[in-house]
Amino acid sequence: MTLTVASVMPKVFRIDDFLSPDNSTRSSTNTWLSGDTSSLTKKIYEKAAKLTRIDSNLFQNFHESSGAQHHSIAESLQVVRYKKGEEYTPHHDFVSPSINDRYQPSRFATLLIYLNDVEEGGETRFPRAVNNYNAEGLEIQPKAGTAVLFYNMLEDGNFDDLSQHGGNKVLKGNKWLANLWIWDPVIG
Ligand SMILES: O=C(O)CCC(=O)C(=O)O
Ligand SMILES: [Fe+2]
Repeated sequence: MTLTVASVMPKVFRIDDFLSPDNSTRSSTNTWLSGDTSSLTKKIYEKAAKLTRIDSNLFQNFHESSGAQHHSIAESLQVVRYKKGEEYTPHHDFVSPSINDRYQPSRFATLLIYLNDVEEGGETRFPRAVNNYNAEGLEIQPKAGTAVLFYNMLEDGNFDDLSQHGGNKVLKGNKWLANLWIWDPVIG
């Protein structure tokens, strides 16, 4: 796996070869959805642990049911499909923890895995990303097998406002992706 820095503020990385071509063709996506869930998801969780250098034991004990359940530091994979004309307006992935929980756990990082090539549109956009050259934000083109890793929290434990992102409107074709949300490896 090769990690490319896409942005420093917020911290966004692109991994072009996250899934091998075999797993990232459209027919494999269909296979996955029709029930081959456990072997592929297992592999994705293992790769996520390797990529983030977080102990893979912390990713275990996930169960198969869908929905955003917090059962280890990793949530269940959320598979998303956008049809032509659909989008996800800019938002943050972190969730505000209960004020009564002194550990204030939240979504620490997001691993987003593109499952197909989008014919037109559907870029993942970070409108607040800044760099030396412009203030136009960052856009990442969806490509089958490519993953994007970004951090919703800063090193000091505060939320990173610059991690705001969204999915541009799909102009042609469909867009499939999987979200893997990773919680703080220390406090959960
Ligand atoms: O569609 C995208 O590229 C981003 C998806 C996203 O941000 C989310 O599902 O939370
Ligand atoms: Fe998001």
